[in-house]
Amino acid sequence: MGQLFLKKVRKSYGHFEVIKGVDLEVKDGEFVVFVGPSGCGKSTLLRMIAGLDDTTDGDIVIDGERVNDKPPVERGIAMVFQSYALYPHMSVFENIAFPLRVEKLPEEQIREKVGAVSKILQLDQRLQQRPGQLSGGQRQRVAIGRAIVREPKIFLFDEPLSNLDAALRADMRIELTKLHRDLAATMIYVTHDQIEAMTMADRIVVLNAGNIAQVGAPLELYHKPQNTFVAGFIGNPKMNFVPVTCVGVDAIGVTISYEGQTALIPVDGRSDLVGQTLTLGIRPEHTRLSDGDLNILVTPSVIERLGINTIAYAALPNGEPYCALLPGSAPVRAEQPMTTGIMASDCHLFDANGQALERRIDWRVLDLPASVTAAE
Ligand SMILES: Nc1ncnc2c1ncn2[C@@H]1O[C@H](COP(=O)(O)OP(=O)(O)OP(=O)(O)O)[C@@H](O)[C@H]1O
Repeated sequence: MGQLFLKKVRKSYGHFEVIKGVDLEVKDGEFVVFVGPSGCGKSTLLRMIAGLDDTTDGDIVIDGERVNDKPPVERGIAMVFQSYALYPHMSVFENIAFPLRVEKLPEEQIREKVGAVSKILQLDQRLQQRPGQLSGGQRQRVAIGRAIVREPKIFLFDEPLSNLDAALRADMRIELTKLHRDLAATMIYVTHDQIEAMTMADRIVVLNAGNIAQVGAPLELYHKPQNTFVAGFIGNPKMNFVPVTCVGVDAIGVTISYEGQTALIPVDGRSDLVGQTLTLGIRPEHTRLSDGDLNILVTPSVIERLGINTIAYAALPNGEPYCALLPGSAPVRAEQPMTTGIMASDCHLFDANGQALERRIDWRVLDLPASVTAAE
């Protein structure tokens, strides 16, 4: 078992409150990823779960037991750090075996367990080498091996791949996903990397200044962000925000006006919105050069051609950035006006407080091929 409850968890350094009352349940076997801007408290929360930082208030409960006062070794967790934290003078075998030696396990059991773990991580041919003789990816696998060998209830990862180059990161991401599937273990993972979060997580927790901004499946956050913070944080390039005026609300949706055009956005409205300035959210990948339900005229200042895509960076009349992700061969040039069409069904709409008006879409079926949807 590896179930975790955080109940109204708080952490202060002096008068500075870093974690401001977090409630979260992580189910047994779940892969949960913490994301958020630098300084929002991701590592602090992970270290509190590990017992490396104490908790100012609230309860940390692992498998039904409150562990606030338990030292890290008694919590049934293992943590993997960005820096690997290996012992340079010890062999790979001894590094992986280290926690078992601390537990004073018999030599035979140690050999058995290290052997099994090193096979899973494809380190069985390197057991006699020292960390200095390994690549970054191999070193990180040794660190993961040292965590696995303890058979913890919960694995905690603090940006474990951020020291690796892009290609190795991609390989390790796939290895970690397989490892999670094979071990069926509970994993909590902190990252800055959107791709890691979107591809590995069962659920993503988006943190903003010590509070949870939203918890949900990756595609739920992408298609139904609850506020402008999450909308702007999940997705790359980032969502565009366009100020619009609400001119009508009916059963079908909310009618907005922008620069003399109107469009009906299929979201749940409220009568008090009429006359207010709302924020229309449009992802760069939902812009195109043909006519849309709404057309936005901008002049890009920079064009990036990536081969598969072209990214045009522009600004709205209010000075806010506006970005279009277009096909690789898109006929756009820097300093030449372009009109981007957007479809109402792709749009997000946020009230004056930045809270999303509920979109009328089912995110679960949006990204499945028709045959899969029909079969369910
Ligand atoms: N020991 C400490 N004493 C005082 N303040 C601290 C301490 N550790 C962390 N903080 C502060 O707590 C806040 C959250 O830090 P934390 O490292 O958890 O953020 P993070 O989201 O993991 O950031 P990053 O993504 O940059 O690693 C920051 O403002 C940081 O300065």
